[in-house]
Amino acid sequence: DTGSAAATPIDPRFDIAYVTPVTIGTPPQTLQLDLDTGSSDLWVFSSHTPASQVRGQQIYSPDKSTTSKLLDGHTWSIRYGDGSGSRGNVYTDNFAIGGIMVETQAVETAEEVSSSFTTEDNIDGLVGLGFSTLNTVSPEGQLTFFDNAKPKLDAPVFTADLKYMKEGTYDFGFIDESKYTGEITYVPVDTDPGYWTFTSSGYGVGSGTFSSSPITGIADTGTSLVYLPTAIVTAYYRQVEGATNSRSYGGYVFPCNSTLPPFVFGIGEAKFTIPPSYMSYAAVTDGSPTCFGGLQSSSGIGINIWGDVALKAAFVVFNGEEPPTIGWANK
Ligand SMILES: Cc1c(C=O)c(-c2nnc3c4c(C[n+]5cc6c(C)n(C)c(C)c6c(Cl)n5)n(C)c(C)c4cnn23)c(C)n1C
Repeated sequence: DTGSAAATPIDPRFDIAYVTPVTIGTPPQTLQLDLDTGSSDLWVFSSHTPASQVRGQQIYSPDKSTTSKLLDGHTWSIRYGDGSGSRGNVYTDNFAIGGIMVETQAVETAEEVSSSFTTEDNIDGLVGLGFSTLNTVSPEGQLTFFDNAKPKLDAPVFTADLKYMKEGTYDFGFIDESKYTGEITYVPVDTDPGYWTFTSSGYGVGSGTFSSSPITGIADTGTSLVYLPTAIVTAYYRQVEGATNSRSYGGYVFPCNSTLPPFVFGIGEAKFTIPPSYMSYAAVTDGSPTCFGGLQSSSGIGINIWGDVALKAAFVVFNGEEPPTIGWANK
């Protein structure tokens, strides 16, 4: 099998996150989920989510599906890097993305979601596409959609073609040569503890010299920005007039009319350029002359994260062969 599905930015003004239509159950219930390579739980707003915590999201009602089965005694609870979280029970049911159907997918129904999920009415849940070792279901961990779908895919891969303020695509089971230029550069993936962890070959700021220093981090479609070591981040914002590391805004900000340099990162011998438009992430509040940077420091996080700001500058292949690798191509 092969399949394709849209990755649509949830906000027309700036790329906070991307959602993809999925179908769950019989008859199929359609929800818009955030495909997240930085986690491995597939959870949804559901008929079990308290009404006070639901604000416009689509919900999955297992009781309306003839193929749903409660996974008795199983629960899940997850906390994300931005402090948001959710928890609940587990069903298995038919689940499809882009026509790729998995009959007994573990679908985690939310009994509780944190406030940032309630306020984000464009996201009905997440599809974790990290490695199944990260799945939080207890007492038995469950497989991700990709792990379940892999045996029926023409090739054990999925690709991300995220775009700047435009609809992109996730493809499953094939590599669409029309979506990239030049060659795909593959690098090894360390699956411990369960992220798509790889090592970039270095970085450059604007037309400055390229620094060939290895940067180990995760490819995370579920994170909006790029989080790198402070030395790299300060080297970047040193080139931005009026940039400061704002305690109140929680990161590097600068006057929205400042000229930003592009940010270059290396994968093997290949170079990828994040254009200035992606690096000026968003006004700190609507209409403010102060903008929040798309590149922030990872010092408080513990890992480096190549989020959407970097991923949308490339065509990315998540290769699930043994051993897994990740491929990057320009587009
Ligand atoms: C260590 C880490 C992260 C690791 O991942 C991270 C982060 N960055 N985007 C997201 C996340 C998103 C994407 N996302 C980002 C958003 C931003 C920046 N804003 C203002 C809104 C309203 C957002 C929404 Cl609804 N959604 N989602 C849906 C989830 C569950 C996330 C969890 N963490 N997260 C941050 C901010 N930090 C510090």
